[in-house]
Amino acid sequence: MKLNTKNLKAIQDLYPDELAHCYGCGKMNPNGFHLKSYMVDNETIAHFTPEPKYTALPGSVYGGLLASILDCHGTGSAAAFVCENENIPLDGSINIPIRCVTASLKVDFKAPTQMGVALELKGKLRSIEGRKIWVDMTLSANGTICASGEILAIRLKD
Ligand SMILES: CCCCC/C=C\C/C=C\C/C=C\C/C=C\CCCC(=O)SCCNC(=O)CCNC(=O)[C@H](O)C(C)(C)COP(=O)(O)OP(=O)(O)OC[C@H]1O[C@@H](n2cnc3c(N)ncnc32)[C@H](O)[C@@H]1OP(=O)(O)O
Repeated sequence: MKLNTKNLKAIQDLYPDELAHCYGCGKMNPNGFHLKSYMVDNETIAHFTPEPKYTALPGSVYGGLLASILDCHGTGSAAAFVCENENIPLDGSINIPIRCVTASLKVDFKAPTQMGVALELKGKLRSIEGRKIWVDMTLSANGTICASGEILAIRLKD
């Protein structure tokens, strides 16, 4: 599915500059992946097309790269779900005051991930308990779920 992002703001672009140097998703990191996740109808979605240098076996994507983008999609999703929970706008009118880091990340690799296509990552909120946010994720290529992930993200103190 092609996501029309014209009227949407990427969650990671709403982080304040001083918290936006992450290699996976920080807008302030010139060398990073710049993963961008969006909130659409109570789930988060991101697309990312790996460069061929991130090859595992010829034609398939290296699992460490997949874990990296799930990591950033997970922390971004966690921040966005907290914002929704607390009525903090995600429309770009403010930088969001919520930042989360990964305490735990589990990835199950279910099928080889085809190189050369846009991967689709989705995130759904499982629960929020105090500063702990659990998010369930999938990563698909051409409609096939190649990996699933679950993250425990911790909301940083102010
Ligand atoms: C990356 C820097 C991390 C340092 C954070 C400090 C400042 C950072 C400022 C800005 C960060 C900006 C950007 C981050 C960049 C990229 C994000 C992308 C994702 C990543 O690439 S990010 C890198 C990998 N990530 C880490 O580098 C984290 C290392 N770690 C820690 O910095 C601490 O460990 C922390 C902050 C996680 C918690 O520390 P804390 O002192 O704030 O809170 P505390 O320990 O009380 O945990 C609170 C509740 O979470 C439970 N809990 C904790 N860990 C658990 C686990 N593993 N399993 C099950 N439960 C767990 C406790 O049991 C408690 O539960 P309860 O409240 O029920 O008792």
